[in-house]
Order: sequence, then C-alpha cells, then structure tokens
Amino acid sequence: MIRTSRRSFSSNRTIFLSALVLVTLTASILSFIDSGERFLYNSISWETKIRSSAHIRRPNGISVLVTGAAGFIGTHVSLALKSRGDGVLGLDNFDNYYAPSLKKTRRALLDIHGVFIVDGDINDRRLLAVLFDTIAFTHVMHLAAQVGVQYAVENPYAYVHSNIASLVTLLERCKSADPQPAIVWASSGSVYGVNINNKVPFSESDRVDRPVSIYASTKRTGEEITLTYNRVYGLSITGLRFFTVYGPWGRPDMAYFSFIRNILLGKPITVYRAKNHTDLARDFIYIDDVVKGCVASLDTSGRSVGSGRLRNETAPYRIFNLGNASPVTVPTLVSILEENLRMKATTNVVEMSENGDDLFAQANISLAEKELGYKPTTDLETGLKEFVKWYLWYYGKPFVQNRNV
Ligand SMILES: O=C(O)[C@H]1O[C@H](OP(=O)(O)OP(=O)(O)OC[C@H]2O[C@@H](n3ccc(=O)[nH]c3=O)[C@H](O)[C@@H]2O)[C@H](O)[C@@H](O)[C@@H]1O
Repeated sequence: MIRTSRRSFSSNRTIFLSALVLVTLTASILSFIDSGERFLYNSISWETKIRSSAHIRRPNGISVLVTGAAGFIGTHVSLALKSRGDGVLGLDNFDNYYAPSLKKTRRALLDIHGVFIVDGDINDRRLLAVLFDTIAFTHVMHLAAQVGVQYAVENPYAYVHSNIASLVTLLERCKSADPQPAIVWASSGSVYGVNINNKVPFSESDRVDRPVSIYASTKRTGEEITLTYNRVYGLSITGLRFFTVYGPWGRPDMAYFSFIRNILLGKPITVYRAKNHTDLARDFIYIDDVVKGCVASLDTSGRSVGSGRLRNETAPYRIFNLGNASPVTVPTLVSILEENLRMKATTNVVEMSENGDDLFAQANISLAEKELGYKPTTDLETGLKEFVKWYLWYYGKPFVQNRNV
C-alpha cells in the first residue's frame, strides 16, 4: 500500500513537473513568436550588453537612449556620442519603409563601435519599462519616426502610430522615470507648411498652423504634445526642426538618393516644379553639421524637474531650426550629382500636384547659432561629393544594377 501510494505520489509529481516545464516552454515560445528578439529580455547576456553599451566612459559624460538608432541621423548621432565617451543605447524596430538591409548594416557599424541596438518598438511599454529600470538614462534622443512627406498620402496611419502614439508612450515612461531624462527629439522643417507668414527665412517664432502634409501635421502635433509634458510633468524638451538632411548612410527614399540610383541605372528621374513654373528649393543640410546641432542640444538641455507641487524650477522647452540657411533648387541638386558622376540625367519635369509637398524652404538658424553654437560648414557641392563617394563604395558602381537599394 505504502509502496503504491509513494509510486503514485512520485508519478503525480512527475506529471506536475512535466506540465510546469511544458507551460514554461510554451510561454517562452509564444513570447518569442510574439516579439522576435524580445524573448531575450532580462537574460543575463542581454542585460550585460545593454549595460555595457550605455556605460559612460568619460568624466561628466551622459547616458543616452537613442531611438531610431539604425536610422540615418540616429546612426551618426550614436557614433558621435560614443566616440566622446558617452553611454549610448539604441532602440529601433527595423521597419521596412525602406530596405531593412541598410539599417542592419548601420547596426553592424554601430556594433563595431560598442553601441548595441535593441530590436523593439517604442509602443512596447513593457520593453521601455525594462530599459528604464535597467539604465538611469540622463537623456533621450528621440529620432525614431515615420518619415517621408509623400508616403503620408498613401499610409497616414503609419504616421499616427509612429509619430504620435510612440511619442506619448515614450513621454509617459520618461515622466515616471527616476531620474527623469531630458528629451531631445526630431521635429521637422516641414511644420512651416504654407508660407502664411509671407517671409523667408523661416524662424522658430513664425506661425506654424498651416501644415500641408500629414507628415508635417504629426510633427507639429508632437510639438504640442511635448509642450504639455514640459508644462505638466516638468520634462526638459528640445525639438529640432530638421530641414532636408543628406549625406553618407542616408535614406534611400529621399530625392538625392533616388536620383543617383536612377542616373547610374540610366533611368529617368522626375523633377517636380511648381504650377507657376518656378523650381522647388530646399535647405539641404549635411549630416555632420546636423549631428553637431544634436549633440549641442543634448549638452545644453538642462534638467527635467518633475511634477511635484513643491518644484521651484521650470524645465526648459526649446525649439531650434537645424538647416543650412542657404536654399538650393532641385535642378541645381541634379546638376551637382551629374558633375560628380560625370553622367547626364534623363529628366522628366512634372508639375507638382496638390500632394502636400512644400515649394520652398529656408531656415533662419540664428537661434541655434546663439544657443547651441550651431554653425554649418558644408555646402551642397562638398556634401554631395562625400555622399557620392560613399554611395559608390557601398553599392559599387559596376554592380549597382543588381543591388536592391
Ligand atoms: O523637412 C523635412 O522634415 C523633411 O525633409 C525631407 O523632405 P523633402 O525636403 O521633401 O526631401 P526629399 O523628399 O528628398 O525632396 C527634396 C526635393 O526634391 C523634390 N523631389 C522629390 C522626389 C522626386 O522624385 N522628385 C523631386 O523633384 C521634392 O519635391 C523636394 O522639393 C525628408 O524626406 C523628410 O522625411 C523630412 O523630414
């Protein structure tokens, strides 16, 4: 009897343990399927990686969470911070708006320099909680966004998800973090929209209530949302209105990038023109100049001060234009590319439809000069030369026709 009951106890125990193992395994597999790399969260090796990446290696250094770190500007800013000894942790969802392979190569580049990118979405609140519980970030450089003015016509929902919902999720986490980080984030020069102020260049104090694209309106909304978090929760906020940023490791969806690809392939390019036959112009700004503006924004951000009734400080709320203050027309951009490639473009000039694109942009950068010491030094000829060199190195001219960019 005794033997039997022992045997039945031990077999019950075996069944219980097997069930437990099965449940645990199923949960792990489900969480793996649900969130890709995220099954590793909280593993010792994952935690070691994020701690090492965010580790500050210079006196008075800062520890920065860079969202969109596998993006164009995110990659360059992360490298700049890391090389001066700051702690940097990247976060990116590697979406497929443009070739994820380019983002993965940028990730490999950052990896070599000791910057780890967590593969995850900012809307994943559990993930943000783990990151902020593990690292006491002093700053957040929020560059993750759904970009592209034209794509907003096709898929406006992506802009609401990435530029509004994600922003709120991130600010909520920053609000309750201890310490509260200071936030520097990517707004856009496109918020100026229709030139209702009837003046150029565009200044931060100009009216910005006539956006002409969903992209621009989500960025403008971001400025309102961050202002609310600044006033109510004491977060230090700096919004950067980037103009048309270009350079090595750039974005394949942008005009200069798609133009070079088509010129090399012998395919025609489309050059938009306004209805009154004037050329469109942009305030093209080279990536190295923009990076200096980003880093200076972090260095001068001041502190977040919290929302307690007793607080006697107010947190800074700043907005800066980061452009070049010297607009160039799209046909001039094309001729600089032609000179660099020693090839002629086949150009289709198309009258622009009412598709929500701005006709002209020029940044007034005097505020950034004064407050950030921002001083762009690269003109479009010099910057495009660097870009063309990089492009030919990365894609290789002879093989370009076979590469999916
Ligand atoms: O200001 C900004 O915030 C935005 O700057 C750029 O937008 P955009 O200046 O329109 O840059 P491109 O898409 O590279 O276009 C540059 C110019 O070339 C023109 N273009 C574009 C594409 C094309 O095939 N042909 C053409 O003439 C556009 O109308 C525009 O005048 C980026 O693409 C946006 O993501 C960014 O945030």
